Amino acid sequence: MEKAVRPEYDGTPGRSVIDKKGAFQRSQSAFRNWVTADGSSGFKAQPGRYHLYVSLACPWAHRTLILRKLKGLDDVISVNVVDWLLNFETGWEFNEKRDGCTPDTVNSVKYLKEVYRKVDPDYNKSVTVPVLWDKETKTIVNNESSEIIRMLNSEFNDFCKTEEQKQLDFYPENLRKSIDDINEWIYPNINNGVYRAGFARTQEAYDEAVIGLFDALDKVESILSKQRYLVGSSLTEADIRLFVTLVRFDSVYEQHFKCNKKRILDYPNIWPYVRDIYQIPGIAETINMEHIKKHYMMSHRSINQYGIVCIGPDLDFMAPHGRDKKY
Ligand SMILES: N[C@@H](CCC(=O)N[C@@H](CS)C(=O)NCC(=O)O)C(=O)O
Repeated sequence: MEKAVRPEYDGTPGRSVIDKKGAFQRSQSAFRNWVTADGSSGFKAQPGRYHLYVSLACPWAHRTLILRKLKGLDDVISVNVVDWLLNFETGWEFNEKRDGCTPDTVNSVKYLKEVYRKVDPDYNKSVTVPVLWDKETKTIVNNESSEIIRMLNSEFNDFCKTEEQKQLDFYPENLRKSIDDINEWIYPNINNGVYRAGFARTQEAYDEAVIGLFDALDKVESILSKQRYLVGSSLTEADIRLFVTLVRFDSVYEQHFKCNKKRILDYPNIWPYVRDIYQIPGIAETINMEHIKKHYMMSHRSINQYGIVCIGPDLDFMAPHGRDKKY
């Protein structure tokens, strides 16, 4: 099997790389257009028009799958799933022969980079998931998950399966400031913090990432000891953004990315909180632990040379969480 190694910094802007200090730097997303309900952006929300390219392993793509599911947009926005194995030379690939993966049913290509190059033949920045594709104008609308989830939250309300799903708002006006404040430290320290720890190539870069990560988890633990969710009594975008990292933590990040100061299982409030969200109808269907474990452990050969996938841990996400009665 070809060795997949993340590229060193070579001066190319817009690519995720290891910088000169041995620290992981995630790229900026390149496509930043918006789908709007009224079409004023040039991309009108319509059923059947938009398509998501995702990896079931990827936490950023996972956010979009959760929003699509909770808002009842399964029949409105189609999805293709790439192979869990990522070769950093060739990038994400479609391989329907693997369980849970699909071909590219929209553009019929073999590699995701070909989708990017349909839009920009000279594209040489990071080829990432998720990608929101417009079948009508045949272009990438957006490849930044934090923006795609906002569109799914508010712009497709005319097409949600049920009235209840239409009413669901994970970024309500009155909580926006609190949600933004939370996202601002959770993203660098936790969501991206696990990657910065795992891809560090110097002790210094690792130490900095892992200390920031566990300080932030302690802060989360303290918040969740007082209230059911991150900004109060209702589930918001901030919880969804954190959940996708927490659900992968003990199975992957704890050992594979050397984030082993504590497990999520060891936090008296965070662990029940993860189970609380896991048990929301629809969420479990968005999680594929086989894709998650195999992707990280078999793709990152620079940190797991032989691609051996760990057997454990056995986690009971369905154990009662009790947080509905406590708060
Ligand atoms: N900012 C992007 C980040 C997405 C991202 O980095 N996705 C990873 C998968 S977890 C990816 O596609 N990486 C491909 C690569 O680095 O070659 C977002 O949140 O949408």
